[in-house]
Amino acid sequence: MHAFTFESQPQRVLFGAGTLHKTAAELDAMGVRNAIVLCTPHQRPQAEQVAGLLGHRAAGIFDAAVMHVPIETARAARRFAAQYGADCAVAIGGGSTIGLGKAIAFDSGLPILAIPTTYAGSEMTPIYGFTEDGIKRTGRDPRVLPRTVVYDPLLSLGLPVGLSVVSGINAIAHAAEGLYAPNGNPVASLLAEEGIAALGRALPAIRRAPGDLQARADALYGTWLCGKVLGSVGMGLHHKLCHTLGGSFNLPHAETHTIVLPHVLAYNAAAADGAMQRIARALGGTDAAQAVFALARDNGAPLALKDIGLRAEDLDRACAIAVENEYPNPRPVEARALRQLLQNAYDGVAPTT
Ligand SMILES: NC(=O)c1ccc[n+]([C@@H]2O[C@H](COP(=O)([O-])OP(=O)(O)OC[C@H]3O[C@@H](n4cnc5c(N)ncnc54)[C@H](O)[C@@H]3O)[C@@H](O)[C@H]2O)c1
Ligand SMILES: O=C(O)CCC(=O)CC(=O)O
Repeated sequence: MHAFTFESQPQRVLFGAGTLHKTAAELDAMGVRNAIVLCTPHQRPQAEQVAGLLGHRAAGIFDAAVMHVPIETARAARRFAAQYGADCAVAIGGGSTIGLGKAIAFDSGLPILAIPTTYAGSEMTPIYGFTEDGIKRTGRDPRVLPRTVVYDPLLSLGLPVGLSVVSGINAIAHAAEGLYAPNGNPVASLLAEEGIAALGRALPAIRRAPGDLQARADALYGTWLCGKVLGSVGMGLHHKLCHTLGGSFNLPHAETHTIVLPHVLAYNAAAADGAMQRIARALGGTDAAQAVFALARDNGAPLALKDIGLRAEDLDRACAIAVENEYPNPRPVEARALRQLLQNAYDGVAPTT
């Protein structure tokens, strides 16, 4: 075993059906008196339910979270928090809402209590992202790591099947890249393999029966583990490519991850054999890229970037933006090969090495 560093990140996690009802007690334990509740416009009813449970601890609801955290939305949320004298941000929703909480915390150090309702995994990471002037920038800061996370599978029962599948594959991407990250370690790899396996079981079960509470719990458990991997080790070509496609072309986040991941795994296959074997094993397959592609295809996910809003004329610019900055990846990022990868993802063909 090679030498490695493992850093524990302080978080309190409540897991299980009905744990939402413990949120007020959690805020009391944190000494919070004046929390704002964050959500998307679509999830306003869930935010109102949370505010009701918080009673006098809830100062107001900010319901304008959107994907990729545009800097203007981040500024509006920061003003809202200051105006209400908030001492905590309670984020109920997916990565967009938790990302908005992070935008406030990054600026003010406000603690976050996250109540995830998708499988994006942002609640487990000290990673933030903002989009400004068409470019998405990400970074790490311990201040944005949610202090407490409430995983209540009852809240994801209403997550549509299509979104559940792509969101779960977004989580799998975190673990997959963690398995070949240069700062990876045996502990993160254990979490990654277990997380991928849990999601690999849960997503087909959710597709068969969206109201299957056990499958929803499995998916959240997998999300937790995969998110933890992203939060503790690095990311590579796959995440950077998805940030380019999301931030500069406004493609939907989880769908983009789902389409791109098999192609990046094929690109990296020869340079990260051990990681590929673990991904394939977790999904019960023999080839990592094909197993992820099959998970998406067999569960009705989109397979082609052209079907989620990318235009053929965007491919060259996407490739140019993605090669602009250097980032760790097991196989060097080379423009011509990357352009072919993007073409394959655009067309929706099966991944090729
Ligand atoms: N910083 C990180 O570590 C990290 C990790 C993963 C994703 N992200 C970010 O998160 C964002 C994407 O998050 P996402 O994929 O979770 O999507 P999202 O948060 O945008 O949610 C997608 C849609 O689903 C709705 N929704 C969420 N939960 C629901 C539920 N249970 N029932 C019904 N509708 C529900 C939302 O209101 C929204 O309209 C991106 O901006 C991405 O960059 C960040
Ligand atoms: O937008 C962010 O907050 C960063 C997103 C991230 O690193 C994980 C992902 O792309 O799913």
